[in-house]
Amino acid sequence: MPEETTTIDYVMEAASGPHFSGLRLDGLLSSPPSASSSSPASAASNRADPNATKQPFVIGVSGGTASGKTTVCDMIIQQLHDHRVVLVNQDSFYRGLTPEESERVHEYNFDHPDAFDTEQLLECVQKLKCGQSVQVPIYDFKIHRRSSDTFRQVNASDVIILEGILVFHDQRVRNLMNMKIFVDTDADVRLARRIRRDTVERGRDINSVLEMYAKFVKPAFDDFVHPSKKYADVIIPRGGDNHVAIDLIVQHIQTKLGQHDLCKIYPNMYVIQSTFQIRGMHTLIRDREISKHDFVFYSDRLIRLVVEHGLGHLPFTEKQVVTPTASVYTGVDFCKKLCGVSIVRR
Ligand SMILES: Nc1ncnc2c1ncn2[C@@H]1O[C@H](COP(=O)(O)OP(=O)(O)O)[C@@H](O)[C@H]1O
Ligand SMILES: Nc1ccn([C@@H]2O[C@H](COP(=O)(O)O)[C@@H](O)[C@H]2O)c(=O)n1
Repeated sequence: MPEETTTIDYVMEAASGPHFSGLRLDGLLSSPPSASSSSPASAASNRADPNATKQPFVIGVSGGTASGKTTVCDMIIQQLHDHRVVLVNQDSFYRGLTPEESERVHEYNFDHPDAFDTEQLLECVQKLKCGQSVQVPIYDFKIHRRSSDTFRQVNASDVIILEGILVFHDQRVRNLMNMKIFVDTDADVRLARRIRRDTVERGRDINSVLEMYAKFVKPAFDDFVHPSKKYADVIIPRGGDNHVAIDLIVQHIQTKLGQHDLCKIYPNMYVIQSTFQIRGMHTLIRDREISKHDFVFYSDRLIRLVVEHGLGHLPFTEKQVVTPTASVYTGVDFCKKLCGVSIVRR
């Protein structure tokens, strides 16, 4: 077999093993929705069951307007960079307005549950849960309308985050979630942020923001958003400022994703800490457009990283050396009679 093919096989094998971005979690992500997901029985079912079908972990993130939902989601996504995570915004499913509604847009209540096409949202999350890709509409807050011809393609993932003011309102949507988070930020802080955001990013003037807030946003918060807080598994006070809460949530998600379970099954397994550089190289070698030269180059770099990490786990003995400045340095030396075996699978 030509040497090049051997390298490719080896890299692909390494990439589908425990190395992060190629981590195969088949059978580990089948936890049922949150009503039972924290029970010992479901914890047991999260362990490697070869017959279980892989299902993404669905997280709902709700809270009042400008509470920091998107910010919290971004922080969770950043910390889960070892996994495939997608964010779906409920805002994308705002209904289009009729010509009459458009003419009197200031009288339209965008904070009422009926403002959303919940059937379409439901279908979208159900498909993602089954591992299918979906086309998510793109909503423009400036013109109160979806783009008619462009969509965002959202692919199957390990984690789906569904974010929006009313994602806990409909029971069918709630039932799809494995974990529900409510971002709880004081109303005055939210109003201040909303004024700034809507004037800077959404093309509004202060008067219209305040008018809309008093007429629709606050009443709808009291009638629909706040009552849905009771469905939350976790409430995060102060949103994105609450790093402790976000760390704990990420830890929980990682446990549910089975990373720790893998280490329990193979106690001597060491999982290399992923970085964006490593993830970038994994992306490159998976790209069908990559040149042969680059494939070999980045594969070799990844292999080298594995070998270097492996060397760090070999047995050593203490060794003292004398430096050129005649001081004694106490270091280590690899044990004698070590034998490295490179296993190549065809
Ligand atoms: N902890 C924070 N401190 C300061 N500004 C924040 C904080 N969290 C969010 N913001 C700002 O407030 C606005 C709304 O935040 P965002 O996360 O988009 O809220 P939501 O998704 O709930 O509407 C944004 O302009 C964001 O930059
Ligand atoms: N055309 C629209 C549609 C919705 N809104 C407001 O957006 C808020 C929800 O988005 P957040 O990012 O704040 O969660 C909601 O309170 C609507 O009032 C809008 O201003 N214009």
